[in-house]
Amino acid sequence: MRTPVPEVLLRSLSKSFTGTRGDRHTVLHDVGFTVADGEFAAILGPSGCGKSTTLRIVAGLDRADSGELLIGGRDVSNVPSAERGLGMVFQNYALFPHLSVAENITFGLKVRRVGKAERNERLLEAARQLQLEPYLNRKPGQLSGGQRQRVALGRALVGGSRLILMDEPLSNLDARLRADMRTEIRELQQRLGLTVLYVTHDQVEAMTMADKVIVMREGFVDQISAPENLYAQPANAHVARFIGAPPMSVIEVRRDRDALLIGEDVRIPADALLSRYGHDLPENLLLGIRPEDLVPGTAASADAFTLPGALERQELLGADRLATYGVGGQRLRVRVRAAHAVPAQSVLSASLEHVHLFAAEDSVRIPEATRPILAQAS
Ligand SMILES: Nc1ncnc2c1ncn2[C@@H]1O[C@H](COP(=O)(O)OP(=O)(O)OP(=O)(O)O)[C@@H](O)[C@H]1O
Repeated sequence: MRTPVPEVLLRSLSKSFTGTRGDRHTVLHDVGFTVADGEFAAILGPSGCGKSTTLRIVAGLDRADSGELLIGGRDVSNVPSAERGLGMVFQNYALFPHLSVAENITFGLKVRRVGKAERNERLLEAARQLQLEPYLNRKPGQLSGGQRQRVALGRALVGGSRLILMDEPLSNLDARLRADMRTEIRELQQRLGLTVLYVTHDQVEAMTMADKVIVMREGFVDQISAPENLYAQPANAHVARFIGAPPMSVIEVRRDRDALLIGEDVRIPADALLSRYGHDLPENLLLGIRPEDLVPGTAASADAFTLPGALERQELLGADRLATYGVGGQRLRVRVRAAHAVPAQSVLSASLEHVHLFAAEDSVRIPEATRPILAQAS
């Protein structure tokens, strides 16, 4: 069977800008990923990591210094933006305030000299899909933020493109509306079979909407993965510290034979944990546990990793309580139900499968051996 051609393919894209003092700084290093036909892919990362630059290159608003960019299997590096067959939605909507909703939606069609009858037909189709029919004669200033957002989407859809690029489209909306629009955009994407490349710094948006998340940091791609896997198996400690609310606690530990040392004084027997890995574990490690995977008290199961903690503070997050415990001068967070009291001094336990190890040197995740070493020996 032939593998389908990805709708969007980026390979080894690099980009640098010249600074005010004439110095070059590289903002994209070897960026590569694909977006399949009908897939919702989110580029996620902190401010300045290169998300918008990547999107602008795909859109044709900017050019990469090197690398390949294919849309629908065709090299589009030299194809102008308007001929790339894509629609765009930006944070500030870029609506014309003096034009009506209908005129805003059909503006691009008019520029492209699409006839009036066809313009109307496409307008009504987009308005129906986005439930904008009652507002077609209003001006953008007479609409709510969510409605304006839908007009911007309508303008992207009306051109007939099935590939839509979105750059932080929800960041101007309040929290409640943002949550509604997340669902709305995802439903629309699925209903119309759109291919979406979506830029956001908000992990909740990426995790709830996307089929695939591309995590970026300082111009590099850290991980490309389905949301569940990003959460369960972060590729490095940076992703681990970025994903989750609150994110994974990551502490520095040193391996000493069958034990782990935390700070100067804390020595934790860890043979059960370490036996899950090969014998060539580095000495300096980062150990990560998600707050929701760590509980105060000794776990009922023998299959657990335990360490002593001293309560430093706690906060109530509505349904849950978030406690910070100190161990060997570092901090681990514990998330329990609000009704749960957290003791001042406690053993903290996590099941072994929820303990993540990364190499301290490069932060990269250390994979577990396929089976525990002890089991392999038998
Ligand atoms: N035209 C430009 N000239 C010089 N530097 C630029 C230009 N455009 C972007 N940069 C720099 O490139 C880096 C990446 O910017 P980019 O806008 O892609 O980041 P981002 O991840 O989208 O951030 P944000 O979420 O804040 O929009 C930043 O350091 C930015 O200052």
